[in-house]
Amino acid sequence: MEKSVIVKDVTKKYKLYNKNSEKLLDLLLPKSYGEEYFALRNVSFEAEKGDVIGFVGVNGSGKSTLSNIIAGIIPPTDGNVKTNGKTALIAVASGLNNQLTGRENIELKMLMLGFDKHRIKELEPEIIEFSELGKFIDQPVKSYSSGMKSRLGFSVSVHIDPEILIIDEALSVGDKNFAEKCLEKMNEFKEKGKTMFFVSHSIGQMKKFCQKALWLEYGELKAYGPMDEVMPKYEAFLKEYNAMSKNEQKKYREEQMKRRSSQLV
Ligand SMILES: Nc1ncnc2c1ncn2[C@@H]1O[C@H](COP(=O)(O)OP(=O)(O)OP(=O)(O)O)[C@@H](O)[C@H]1O
Repeated sequence: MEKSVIVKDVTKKYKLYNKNSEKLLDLLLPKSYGEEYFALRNVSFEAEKGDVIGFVGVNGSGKSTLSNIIAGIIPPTDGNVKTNGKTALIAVASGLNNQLTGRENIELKMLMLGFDKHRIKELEPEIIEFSELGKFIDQPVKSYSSGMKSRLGFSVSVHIDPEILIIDEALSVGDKNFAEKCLEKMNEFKEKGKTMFFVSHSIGQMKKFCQKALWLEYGELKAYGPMDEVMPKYEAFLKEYNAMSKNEQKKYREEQMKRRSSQLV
């Protein structure tokens, strides 16, 4: 099988500071201030062409960080990612420029992806129609609701026809009709054999749409494989987690936080 994405030993570290002044001091005296925090630690997996993979995990487990790294939006601290083809990420905070209008955002994004002006003018009407933004397309994006931003982001991303599409929670902010239209488009992509990553808290949607699942727990890869093998384990974990008292959940989270941090000072 042809490999589409290879993620090798990917780690993403952030620094947490107690005060703003610590951040400044850390710039002047690197490695002296702040606490290192692992958003992802040593994550490795491979996706084959045509795989549709759901990322699961509780809040803060690293799903968006991994999505952004695969899309090339943020670099890993260690490790590397190889992608075979054009990659697009659809996310709620989808990299739109708030000062520009919807139309200008379409043009900018496509120019950055190497489309020529002629092709942009050709695709623009289709993108605008799919987004259903009407005359808002010539208003600055800062005046859009999160659903409207998501419509624009989704429409641009599917029309640039990427080989690898990453959808991070983007369906949860739109209304039902638009979400259905998006799912239809995603099914078209699936039929064309594109590789897709899907982040959603809806287990039902995940099971319906994806054939593989990747479970992240506090930045570490807990399980990766066919949906019907990984999902029952994740659901059993969720059941146990949800049955814990508030205090037990707090203790559990603190324990996990300890595993992700390493004190530098
Ligand atoms: N820019 C940043 N600076 C510092 N910490 C960050 C940054 N971005 C993410 N993190 C931290 O990394 C961890 C993973 O975050 P991420 O957004 O990837 O999780 P997630 O699984 O997508 O969560 P959710 O389900 O809530 O969307 C979180 O603890 C988060 O606070």
